[in-house]
Amino acid sequence: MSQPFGQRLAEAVTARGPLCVGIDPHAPLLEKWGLPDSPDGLARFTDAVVDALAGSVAVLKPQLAFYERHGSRGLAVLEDGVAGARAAGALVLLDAKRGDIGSTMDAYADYLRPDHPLAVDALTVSPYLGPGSLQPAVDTARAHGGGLFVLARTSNPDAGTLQLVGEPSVAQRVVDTVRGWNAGTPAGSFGVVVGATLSELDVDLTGLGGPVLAPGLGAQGGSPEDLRRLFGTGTLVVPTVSRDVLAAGPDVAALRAAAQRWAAALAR
Ligand SMILES: O=C(O)c1cc(=O)[nH]c(=O)n1[C@@H]1O[C@H](COP(=O)(O)O)[C@@H](O)[C@H]1O
Repeated sequence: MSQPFGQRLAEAVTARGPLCVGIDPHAPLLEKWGLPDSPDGLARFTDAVVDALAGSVAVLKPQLAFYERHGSRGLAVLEDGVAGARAAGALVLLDAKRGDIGSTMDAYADYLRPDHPLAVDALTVSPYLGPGSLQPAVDTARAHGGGLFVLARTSNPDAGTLQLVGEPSVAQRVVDTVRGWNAGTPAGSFGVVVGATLSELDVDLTGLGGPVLAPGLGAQGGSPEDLRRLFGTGTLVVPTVSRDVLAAGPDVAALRAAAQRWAAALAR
């Protein structure tokens, strides 16, 4: 088994900084890069991003939907991209946002097994079916040194209509569940997703014991100042940016420079 994901993430953040870059090959972005909206365009896009960033950023986060929409050839592109990114030293967080009853969740969690054709380091998951539904993924992650990021307080404007219901809120119950999974581990492998777009932090992350993935930067309006305001220090925050870095392509040097600008702004 590889080292626990929490430990590998902590080491990667120490060596490379906390920035995660999302690989989101939207059709308009492919067009802007002068690429066709096809598996070939997808492959050239993915190769350029991996080439530019896998040797320097801590985490790359491909969004599965953009590959699935090209069918089996799209998934083949993703397999190559993920293998290339991991070989270059980046951790790969597959943004799949999966969640289902336990027996099906077990199959989704197979992405964390080293012998999966699309083996990754960590997975985003949805808790909508209840905390117990995610237990097979927790078990697989523990067995194979993988990580999970559970949607808790997402970056989209109306997320609170579901996530803030109840006392404690649904989001807080998600955070409390994940805290329980991390209990007793030195660098927890289980994280939550909390958007950088929140006007205030309305969940208590105290003692979470694992990382926070913070999307919503750049294109969705969140800034490094928002991250500092929301999270302060003491929480391992992994800020993730997609469009605001990817728009700099297709030039590899320009992509690197865009990621470096974000890394520098986050370090201030
Ligand atoms: O889990 C995620 O990554 C995620 C959670 C969330 O609350 N909000 C959110 O935008 N995301 C993802 O983060 C990426 C955001 O992309 P940009 O807005 O272009 O930086 C997309 O792939 C979203 O699917």
